[in-house]
Amino acid sequence: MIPGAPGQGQGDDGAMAENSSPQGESTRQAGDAGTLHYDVVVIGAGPVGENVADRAGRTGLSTVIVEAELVGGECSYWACMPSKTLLRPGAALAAAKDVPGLTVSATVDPGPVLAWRDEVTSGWDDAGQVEWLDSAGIALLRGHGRLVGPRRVEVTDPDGTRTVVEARYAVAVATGSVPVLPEVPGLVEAAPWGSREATAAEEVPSSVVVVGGGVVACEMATAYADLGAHVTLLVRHGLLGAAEPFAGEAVKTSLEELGVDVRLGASPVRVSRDGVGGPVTVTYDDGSGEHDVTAAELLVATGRVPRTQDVGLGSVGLTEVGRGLEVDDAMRVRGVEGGWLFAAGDVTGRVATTHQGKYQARVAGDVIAATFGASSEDGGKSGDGVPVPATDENRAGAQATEPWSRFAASADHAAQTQVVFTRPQVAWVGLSERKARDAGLDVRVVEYDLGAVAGAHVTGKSFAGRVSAVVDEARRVLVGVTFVGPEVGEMLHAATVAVVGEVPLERLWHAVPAYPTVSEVWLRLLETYGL
Ligand SMILES: Cc1cc2nc3c(=O)[nH]c(=O)nc-3n(C[C@H](O)[C@H](O)[C@H](O)COP(=O)(O)OP(=O)(O)OC[C@H]3O[C@@H](n4cnc5c(N)ncnc54)[C@H](O)[C@@H]3O)c2cc1C
Ligand SMILES: NC(=O)c1ccc[n+]([C@@H]2O[C@H](COP(=O)([O-])OP(=O)(O)OC[C@H]3O[C@@H](n4cnc5c(N)ncnc54)[C@H](O)[C@@H]3O)[C@@H](O)[C@H]2O)c1
Repeated sequence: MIPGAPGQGQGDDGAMAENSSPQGESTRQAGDAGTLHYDVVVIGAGPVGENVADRAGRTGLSTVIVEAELVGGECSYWACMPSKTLLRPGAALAAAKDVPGLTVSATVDPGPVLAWRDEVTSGWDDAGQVEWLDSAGIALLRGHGRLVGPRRVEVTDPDGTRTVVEARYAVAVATGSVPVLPEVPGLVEAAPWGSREATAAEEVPSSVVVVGGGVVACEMATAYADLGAHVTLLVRHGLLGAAEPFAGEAVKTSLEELGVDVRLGASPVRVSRDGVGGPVTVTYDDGSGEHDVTAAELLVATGRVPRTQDVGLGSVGLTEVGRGLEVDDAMRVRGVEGGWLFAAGDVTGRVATTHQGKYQARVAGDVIAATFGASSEDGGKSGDGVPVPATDENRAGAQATEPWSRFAASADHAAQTQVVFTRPQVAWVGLSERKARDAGLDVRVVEYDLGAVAGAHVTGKSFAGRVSAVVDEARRVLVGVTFVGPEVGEMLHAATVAVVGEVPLERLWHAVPAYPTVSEVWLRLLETYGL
């Protein structure tokens, strides 16, 4: 099974399969002029689209998903899964080297690492995820999906054949995002790597110049340094601009210790490549003048934008702009009459992580299931596996979209989480100090040295890190927590529970961390606060 998919099952291209309505009738008929009918149509079978379709179908609605490339999306094949596979060996080796008594002479061997990456991405074959779609009763149409009017989606398959799919109730757009290439003379001609090429590379180049200081740049600089490439990182501003400043500083220091040449304040001004496949030279300006850096490969990691182009937004009265599809907290697209159009994941511009997108997908799917599904009294599904039967109560709930109900993506505002798999890892939930102050909150920030707790001393000789907690003084609850340190991604969820639960500090005091775990830092934070 490819991790990232909700499950797996029997394969099917879905094109001629029939789905059953709650009443047991066929709801999918190949009509004249290639028109198909489903209750729900989802455009994009990334992790987000898969989850929308899964949840939406749970009250018995017939559901079809449209995918232009691979079922599983960016995350499974060119993003989360391959990148974390490339990063894991270096992290494991560093942890082993930090423990006294082990004779660790190992190095990261690129061949087996790339082979493991190929295994984790199933060799860029989506059969496992297609099987899961089939087992979940979700039909698949391969091709490019585009809205051609209210509740109508035209699918152009790889042969150019067009099929119109009419959605009886709802359409959800989950088309993800695309990388941005800055306008730098010579860049396009130099055929740089994007994140796809970096995560799917068949061999490790001797040297790589990475442009960007965000998550992709920091993770890939770490991975390629681990794999033996000489890496130069050209960063306009600081590293990891979305995180607390101390996080980017820690990652910069550790990258330099890994041998990465980090050049801050560096903006690329032109690029040239010496013939096809030859070395590439980036000329950058760092304020003191122009400088050149030459490497075997160039990776551009300068951000992503929601994929709203060529989705037919104009046909339903929306403007095709580079921004995300604006949604309410029930994930209904704003500005569309009738509440039938939904969007979730990267395409909304609200989030750019898989887990947060899947959360939105669960909300969208539950709203669709509760709003349009047949109630159990009317023959819809209920009982096991149907968390949101289409009862009157759930229909009303889906309409009201009360904050923190299952029909509202409230955590998008208060408790987004992110883990950056650099060394040290950076993990955060909720608001940074700056965002909290910008939101007008009266906050106090409490910090603690992660390396000073007993758990750190018994984990490794040079275990180091830092935690900062942003306390809303008016309510005495946490509104944001940031961790920097080894494997802190695994410590994040406790903070997420505290932020989402708005647990008062006085009650948090009674959550006793076990000794000697690194989580004992929670006790130290509260003591530092004054409890
Ligand atoms: C290098 C890298 C590493 C990352 N690592 C992590 C990580 O560790 N953890 C994390 O949480 N996030 C990570 N992310 C972010 C994560 O990949 C995205 O947030 C996630 O993939 C978004 O899911 P999605 O379903 O919205 O979009 P996508 O995964 O992009 O899926 C969209 C799908 O829609 C299809 N599609 C698009 N347009 C159409 C159309 N018109 N018709 C039919 N199909 C269409 C696409 O082919 C694609 O399969 C990473 C991103 C990158 C680039
Ligand atoms: N572990 C994870 O969760 C993970 C991993 C990778 C990516 N992602 C997601 O993917 C998204 C995209 O990542 P990303 O790193 O490409 O984007 P990003 O927005 O995180 O970083 C973009 C970087 O490029 C720089 N930049 C922008 N324009 C530039 C220009 N013209 N010249 C030089 N530098 C420029 C910015 O200053 C910034 O440092 C992120 O939002 C992230 O959430 C998540």
